[in-house]
Amino acid sequence: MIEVRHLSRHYGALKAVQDVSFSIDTGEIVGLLGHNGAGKTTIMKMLTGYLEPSAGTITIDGLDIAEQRREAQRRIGYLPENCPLYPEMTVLDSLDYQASLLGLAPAQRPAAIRRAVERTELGPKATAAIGTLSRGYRQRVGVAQAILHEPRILILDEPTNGLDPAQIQHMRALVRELAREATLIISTHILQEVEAVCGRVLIMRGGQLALDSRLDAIGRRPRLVVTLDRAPSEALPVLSALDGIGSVVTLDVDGTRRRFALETEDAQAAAPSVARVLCERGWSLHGLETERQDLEALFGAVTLERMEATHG
Ligand SMILES: Nc1ncnc2c1ncn2[C@@H]1O[C@H](COP(=O)(O)OP(=O)(O)OP(=O)(O)O)[C@@H](O)[C@H]1O
Repeated sequence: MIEVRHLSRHYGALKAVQDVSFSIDTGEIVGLLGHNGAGKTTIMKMLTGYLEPSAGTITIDGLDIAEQRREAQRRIGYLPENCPLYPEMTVLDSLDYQASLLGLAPAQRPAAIRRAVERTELGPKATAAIGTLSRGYRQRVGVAQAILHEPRILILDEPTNGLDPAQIQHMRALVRELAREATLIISTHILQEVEAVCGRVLIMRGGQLALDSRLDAIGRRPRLVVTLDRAPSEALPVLSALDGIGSVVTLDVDGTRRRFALETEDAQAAAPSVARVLCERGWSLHGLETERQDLEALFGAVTLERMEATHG
């Protein structure tokens, strides 16, 4: 269980993280999503006890990271962004070195290393020098290092960054496998990453938490999208007055055409009557479709809000 309360971190005048609160239950896989510079890495460094917050608290299984840092850190495995590794070391030597840094007793190390190598499928490269490995394998070494002490919480910063499609597939499979035994937080700016492996998403925007939602709650309510050659001032009152339609928003403009999104309980069921009413008014219907309010749409909306807030 991770509890984050009113967490902030400033770098001089820059507010990298501002008043962020969330809690994560045991066994969850949570995606921390946001554009570059949104504050993801800063949050992860604070969660892992490597960076002190300017304000706020973090507890890991009830341990306050400020007061019981070492004990809290023992429960956490961390794959930093661009995980630093010694290129001249072999995979096994690197894991042995990390095991010593983690404080594993010498007698425990061989079994811990064997298990980490098995789980990350590094066996064929165990005696290879890290400098000779592909980026995909180097990331696996980073993950193996992070799981040596069998942490109950794993924090992975951009685990698929720079990997090719086959390596990405492998890393996602590995993440799912790791999630069977640990709570996972994965930072990424790739939407598909979150959709592929996470059950919940936290979207960061300019240092603030813009959205905290389960993925199955996103997309539960599809919208009906209507394309018309009418101005919003003319279309909005008519669309809003339609039976069974809640709020209506203007999405975008393409020449003289505009797309409007209609909130409704059942978009598919509402489509025929919406088409009929609009045709009866003599309006040309250039498009009528149901749109899943998926993560991409949501992320776009959150980003747009930020741009509107920034640019007035
Ligand atoms: N040590 C530092 N000193 C000054 N500013 C920093 C420092 N580390 C991060 N920042 C700034 O804080 C903000 C948040 O950075 P952070 O690395 O947490 O974002 P991020 O969401 O992880 O981005 P990315 O996806 O690019 O890694 C950025 O504006 C960044 O430039």
